Amino acid sequence: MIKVALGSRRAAKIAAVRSCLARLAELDPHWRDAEVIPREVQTHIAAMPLDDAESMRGARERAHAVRARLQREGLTADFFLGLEGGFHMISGAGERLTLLRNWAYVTDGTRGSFGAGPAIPVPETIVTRVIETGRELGEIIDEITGEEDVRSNRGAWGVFSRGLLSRALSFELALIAAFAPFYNPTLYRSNGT
Ligand SMILES: O=P(O)(O)OP(=O)(O)OP(=O)(O)OC[C@H]1O[C@@H](n2cnc3c(O)ncnc32)[C@H](O)[C@@H]1O
Repeated sequence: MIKVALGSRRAAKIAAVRSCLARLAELDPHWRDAEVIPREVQTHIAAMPLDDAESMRGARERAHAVRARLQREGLTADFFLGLEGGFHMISGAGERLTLLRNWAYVTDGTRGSFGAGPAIPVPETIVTRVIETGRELGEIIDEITGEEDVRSNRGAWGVFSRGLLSRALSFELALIAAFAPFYNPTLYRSNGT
């Protein structure tokens, strides 16, 4: 049975891993009964990443941290995953945009691969509140919706898109992208043949 370790215990992230594995099982039934091992891990990046580079570092650090944590527990897994979300500011086509985007990093302990999910524009008022107060997006979304812990469920994604997207779906897409070299190894072999 394939074992997949995740560097988080956040419900939306665990749900994303399970949905991703169900999609990978469409290509190869070996993925169907994969075991997910979620563990909380510490990272050294900002609590609220403000660019893709920081989110990528966070995703990779989480994957390496969960591997180290399992080793301390005398356990191992076939794959180690890190998921991280944050803002990314970009200028293009004469516009300046702040986007929310999620990143995934997958490693088997030897090779590693990044993937990203979709990017959704962040409402200007919310950008200003996060940047000016230095607080996490999750707290601000809870204040705006009057709900608790939105980040564990539909997330800012669900709020911005009126439920058409969810935080879990965005992480699922990032994971499917990150896993590509592992479920399509011939194409991604380093000699490219
Ligand atoms: O328990 P962990 O795995 O740490 O999960 P997290 O929800 O804190 O998630 P991240 O560290 O990956 O995300 C960084 C911050 O970005 C915020 N964030 C990102 N995406 C969000 C979303 O869809 N909804 C609410 N907050 C979000 C939230 O405040 C997070 O603390």
